[in-house]
Amino acid sequence: MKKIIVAQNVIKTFEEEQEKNRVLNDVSLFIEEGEFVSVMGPSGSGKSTLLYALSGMDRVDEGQIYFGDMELSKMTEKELSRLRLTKMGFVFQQAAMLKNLNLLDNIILPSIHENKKNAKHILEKARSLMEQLGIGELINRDITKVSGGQLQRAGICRALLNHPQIIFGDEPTGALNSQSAEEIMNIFKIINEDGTTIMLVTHDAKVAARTKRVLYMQDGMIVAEQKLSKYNGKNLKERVSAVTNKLREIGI
Ligand SMILES: Nc1ncnc2c1ncn2[C@@H]1O[C@H](COP(=O)(O)OP(=O)(O)OP(=O)(O)O)[C@@H](O)[C@H]1O
Repeated sequence: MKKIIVAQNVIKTFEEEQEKNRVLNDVSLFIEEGEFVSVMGPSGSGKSTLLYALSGMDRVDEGQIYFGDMELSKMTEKELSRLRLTKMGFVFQQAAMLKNLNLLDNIILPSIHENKKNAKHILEKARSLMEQLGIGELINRDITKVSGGQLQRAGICRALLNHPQIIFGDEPTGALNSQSAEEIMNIFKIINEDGTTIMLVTHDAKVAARTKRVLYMQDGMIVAEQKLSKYNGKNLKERVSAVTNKLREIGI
């Protein structure tokens, strides 16, 4: 399988009050096209920093990160921003939305801003995605009048609008109740089965257990990885146990 992301010996240090904090400490990894990967680890282990580095949202101090054959450190901010908009989708814990726009306008805004000529096509695609994700009836809804789960579905529609090659999710279910979280994970499963690569950052074993490969992070390092058996809708408990056992085994 072709690799979509390769990171080699990545180091990232933050400096605060003259103290150096090495948050990514020689991280090497790859993600293959079509994979569904999660990164698990305790708070502060560097998961979000890794996601920002791999997606070119933040620069690293040492090492190389490739998206396909492009090395991120050789790209300008403008090129990186275009790469993110055209090839990547992002889902965060809480979808950042503008309160004075309805749900549909919030979904299409970034894409229309970038590609005004294609407004009609973008609008049609957004409506169809909203239907598929079960929020078709909320097109004109004020964003203050939807649930957390519905807002997150809208965030996923926005992330999917440009048909990205990869979706990055940073605790995408972190603000949801367990039923909405499960529904969102079901949506990610379908998106992945449609061919989109997904990388999620989480500290929730239940979320990691829905992915196919888990990378475990501790103190800025990938300390273990685990491939999970095929998810068949019934073996979640078994997979959660596999993840929690692994956490115990590596002592995090
Ligand atoms: N912009 C920044 N400036 C200074 N320090 C930072 C910055 N971003 C992150 N850090 C530090 O880097 C470390 C790792 O943070 P990061 O957010 O990557 O961890 P995490 O594993 O995602 O944690 P959580 O699960 O709590 O979100 C923490 O010690 C954090 O304080």
